[in-house]
Parts: sequence; C-alpha cells; structure tokens
Amino acid sequence: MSKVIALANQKGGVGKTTTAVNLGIGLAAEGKKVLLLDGDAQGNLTDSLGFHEPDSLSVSLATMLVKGMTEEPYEPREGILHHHEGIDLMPGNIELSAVEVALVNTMSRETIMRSYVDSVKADYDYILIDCMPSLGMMTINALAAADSVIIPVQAHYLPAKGMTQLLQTVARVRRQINPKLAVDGVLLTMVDSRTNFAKDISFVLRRDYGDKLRVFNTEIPLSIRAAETSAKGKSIYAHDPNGQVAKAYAALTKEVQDIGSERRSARQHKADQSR
Ligand SMILES: Nc1ncnc2c1ncn2[C@@H]1O[C@H](COP(=O)(O)OP(=O)(O)OP(=O)(O)O)[C@@H](O)[C@H]1O
Ligand SMILES: [Mg+2]
Repeated sequence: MSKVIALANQKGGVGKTTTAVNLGIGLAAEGKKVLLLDGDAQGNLTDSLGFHEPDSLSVSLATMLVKGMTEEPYEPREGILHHHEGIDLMPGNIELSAVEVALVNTMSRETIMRSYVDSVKADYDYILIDCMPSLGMMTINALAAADSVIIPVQAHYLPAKGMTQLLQTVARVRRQINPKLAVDGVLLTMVDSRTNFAKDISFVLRRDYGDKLRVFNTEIPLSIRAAETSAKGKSIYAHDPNGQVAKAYAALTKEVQDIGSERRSARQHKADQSR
C-alpha cells in the first residue's frame, strides 16, 4: 500500500523542500519506491534535484493537472524524471501559478491533484508532495490528495498563529474532502543547538501541541551543509554523509516509517478487540 504525504506550511523558507528531498531519498535508501511531486510554482524541488531550469521543461505537474481539468486522456507517467539517488520526480514550474488560477473555475477543483496521484499510486510506496508557501488551491489539492501531512517548522520562529491557521485548514479539508487526512507531525528544522531560543521553541511546541500532535523526536540541525545541497542537485546523504543533518534526516526517515506500522498495529488491535 502506498502512502501519500504532503509537506506543508504556508510560512516560506521553513524546510519543506529540503525535507521532501532528504526524506524522499532516505526512504529510497530503505528500499522504498518513491515519487516526489513538486507542487510549488517556484520549482525549488525540481531545481534542488539538479533539474536547474524547471521552467524549460515541456511536461510537468501543471501539464497533468491541466489535462485533468479538461478531462483529456493522458499518460500520467509522461514527464516523470529520475534522480540518480533512486527517486522519481514529477517536476513543477511556473505554469503551476496559471493552473492555480484556472482551478478556481473548475468542477472538482479541490481534487484534480488527487486524480493525478491516484493514477500513479500503484507504482510507489511513498509519494511526497512539496507544497508552496500558501494555503491556496494548490495546497488544498495536495491535502486532498494526501493520507497525511508533515509540518516543518523553523526553530527560530514561534509558529503559534500560522500553525493554528494551517491546522484549521487541515481540519476543513478533512471535514469536506478527505476524511482520512492525518497529521503525521511537526518537524523542527534549522535547529541551532548553540542557542537557548531553539530549545525554547521546541519546549513551547511540545507543551502547546504535544498532546494533540506528534512533534517528531528528530530535530533537523541548522547547517550550511544542508543549504549547499540544492545547488549541487543532491541529497545531504551524498553531499555530507557523516554530518549531523544526514544523521537527522535518516532518523526522521525511520520515524516516518514507524508511523505507518504504528497505525497498522492500532487498526489490528481494534479489529482484534471487536472480534
Ligand atoms: N537544516 C538546514 N540548515 C541550514 N539551512 C537550511 C536547512 N534546511 C534548509 N535550509 C535552507 O533554508 C532555505 C529554505 O529551505 P527550503 O527551501 O527547504 O524551505 P521551504 O519551506 O521549502 O521554502 P519555500 O516556502 O520557499 O518553498 C533554503 O535555502 C535551504 O537550503
Ligand atoms: Mg519549498
């Protein structure tokens, strides 16, 4: 069974794309079949994986969504790129902003991405969707297509208000479109262990949200090595294999896989009890 995870936070620059790359490649290193979807018109995910001119690609996620909107038949695998560290990528680019506008006047406008995801799901164990920094139609589409969401949060910024808005959006999508949508957890990124401030944010997050939400045990350290990877078009495992960020993303990969098995055993437990 495949799992679809959206990386979402309407705040910009919190580590969504970096997490998509390194969680995706981390899962591939564990033998999983992984597709990354670049759901951001900035095309940062595409760029970070070494396809440095996303706007020049003739087929992208936007192409697939337009075909979905016009109900034209299409081959969903067309345009999928392969990255040498073992993952597939459906690239994204500037054309997604036009799609976002067009979606507003489309029937089933919230579920166009879900139809696309459903058409390729059978080929993958994990599909990760990198969202843009907004709660617009594209993010709603990603949440509608996803089984769960991971919320990266930058450790030097108190997220209280933005988090409430994001969680309200998740709750609305769950009520209206996608009842199975779960929040896998909040991921602290760019943690500068030299400052107490990061420790305070970690504490406040766990205190205020810890009973409702998982805050991943793994925290991603702040490191220039992580910031360097996107220009190189590779993961942190290839760029700095022995560094702290590579270790952290490998630990996150394990935590994310464990969530799947926890949920399965919770379901099994329930089924056993009702027998
Ligand atoms: N652990 C880290 N340490 C230092 N820099 C990092 C780390 N993770 C990401 N960065 C850098 O921080 C910037 C923002 O990261 P990223 O692009 O992953 O965030 P984002 O949430 O996807 O941003 P956007 O909202 O614009 O899509 C990038 O320049 C990235 O290279
Ligand atoms: Mg991004």
